[in-house]
Amino acid sequence: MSCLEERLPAEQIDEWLRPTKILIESEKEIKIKVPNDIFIDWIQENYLEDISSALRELGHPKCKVSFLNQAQADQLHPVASGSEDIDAEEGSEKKEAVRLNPKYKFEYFVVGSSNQFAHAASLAVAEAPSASYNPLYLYGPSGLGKTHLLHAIGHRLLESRPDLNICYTTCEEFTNQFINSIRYNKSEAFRGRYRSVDVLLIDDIQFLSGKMQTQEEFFHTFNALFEQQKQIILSSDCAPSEIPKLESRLTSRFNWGLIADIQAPALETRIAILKKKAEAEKVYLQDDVVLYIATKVKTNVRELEGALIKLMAYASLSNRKIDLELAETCLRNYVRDEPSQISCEKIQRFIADHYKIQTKDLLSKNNSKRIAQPRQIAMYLTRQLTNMSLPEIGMAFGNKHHSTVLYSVQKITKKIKESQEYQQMITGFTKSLT
Ligand SMILES: Nc1ncnc2c1ncn2[C@@H]1O[C@H](COP(=O)(O)OP(=O)(O)OP(=O)(O)O)[C@@H](O)[C@H]1O
Repeated sequence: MSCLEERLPAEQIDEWLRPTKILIESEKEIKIKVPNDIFIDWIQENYLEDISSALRELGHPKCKVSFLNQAQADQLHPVASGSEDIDAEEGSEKKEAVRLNPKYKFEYFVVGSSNQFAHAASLAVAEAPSASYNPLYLYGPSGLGKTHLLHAIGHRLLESRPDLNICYTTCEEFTNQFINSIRYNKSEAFRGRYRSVDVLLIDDIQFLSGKMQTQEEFFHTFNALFEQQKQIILSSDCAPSEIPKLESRLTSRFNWGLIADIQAPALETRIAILKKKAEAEKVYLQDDVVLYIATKVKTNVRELEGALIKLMAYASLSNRKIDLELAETCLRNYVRDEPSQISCEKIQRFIADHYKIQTKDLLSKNNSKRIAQPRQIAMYLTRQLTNMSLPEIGMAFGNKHHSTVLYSVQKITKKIKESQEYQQMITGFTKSLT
C-alpha cells in the first residue's frame, strides 16, 4: 500500500484501495478481497497498472493479481475473508462484536412508498424486540435496502439495549460455519453460539435452498430462539413460499410473523436517495444531474450509488466539476439496469397529448411557439430516456438536423436550471413516462 500511496492521490486510496484486503499473497499470486463488483471493475480499469508496477518495484514482476467479491472470498476461505470461526474454547456465552456497516443506519435510509412498510416494521422491531413481530421477514429484489435495514435494526439495538446479545450474519456465513463446525468437531460451540443470542439477524436466507442439513440445523436454531421469545429477523430475495427446495416446516415458520416486501423506488425516492448519498459524500449535485442519474438507473439502489461513485471518481480523476455534461459523458453507457422500455414514439405521443397537439406537428417544420416548445421538450426527454443519438433523434422528429436536437436539449437544460417550477414539470413528465 505504501508504494501505491506514493503514486496515487490520498482520496483515491481512501475511496478505492483502503476498503480492500489481501487474502492470499505469494510470489506468484495475490488475491485481493474487495467490497463488491463495482470495485472490481473500477480497480481493474484504473489501478491495475499501478498495482502491477508497484509489485514490479517490490521485486515480484510475475505476480498475478486477481480480485474477489465478498461471496467469492467467503468460498475461498471463510475465516480469512472476515467470517468468524467457531471457537469451542471461547464458549458460547461470550458476547461477540457485531459487524455492522456504520453507513447502514435508520438515519441514512430514505423512506418512500416502495419501502415504507418494511421500514416501519424494522423500526418497530428495533424499538421493541420480541414484542411486535417474530420473525420479521423482509424480502425484495437485490440492491433495495434489505441489508441496510437489518444493519439499522442492529445499530439501533446496540444503542438502546447494549445488554442484548445481538448476532448479525449472512446465510452463507451461517452455512460455512455450520460446515466448519462439523469438520472441526465444534458442533456444540456452534449451537451454543446461535441458540444463546437475544436477536438473530440473518441476511439472504434464500441461500438455504437445497442445503438440507443446514436447513435442519437452522430449524432447531429457529425453534430454540422462538421458544425463548428471542427476536429473529430474516431477509431474502423472495417470499418464503418462493424459496425453492426449502422444507415446508421452515416455510411455515417464516410465515408466522410479519412479512414485508420492498419494491423498486419511485423517481422521487431515487432523487432523495441520491441527494442524501451526495450529502454524505460532501459532494454538491445540481438538480439536473440528480434527475439525469435517477432516470438512468431505476431498479436498483446499489447501482444508483455505483453511478454516483463512478461520477465522483470520474470528476476527481479528470479534475472537472460535476455538471450535466460530465454526467452524460461518464454515465452514457452505465445501464446495468434493465434496458429502457421507452420509445421515442411513446414520448412524442405523451407530449402531443399533454399539449393537445398532433404527433405529426412535432415532426413538422412548424416553428410557432405552440409547437416548437413541446417539440424541444420531447427531444430533450428522448435524449434523457432513450439511448438514441442526436442524429437518430433528429431523424425521428421529421428529419431534423442533429444541431437542432442539440439546441433543444441545451435550451431545456438551461430552463431546468433557471426555474424550479420548470424542473418539477420535467420531473413530472419523466415520472409519467417511466
Ligand atoms: N431507501 C434507501 N435509502 C438509502 N440507501 C439505500 C436505500 N435502499 C438501499 N440503499 C443503499 O443501497 C445499497 C444496497 O442496499 P442493500 O445492500 O441493503 O440491498 P439488499 O436489498 O440487501 O441487496 P442484496 O439482496 O443484493 O443483498 C446500500 O448501500 C444501501 O445503503
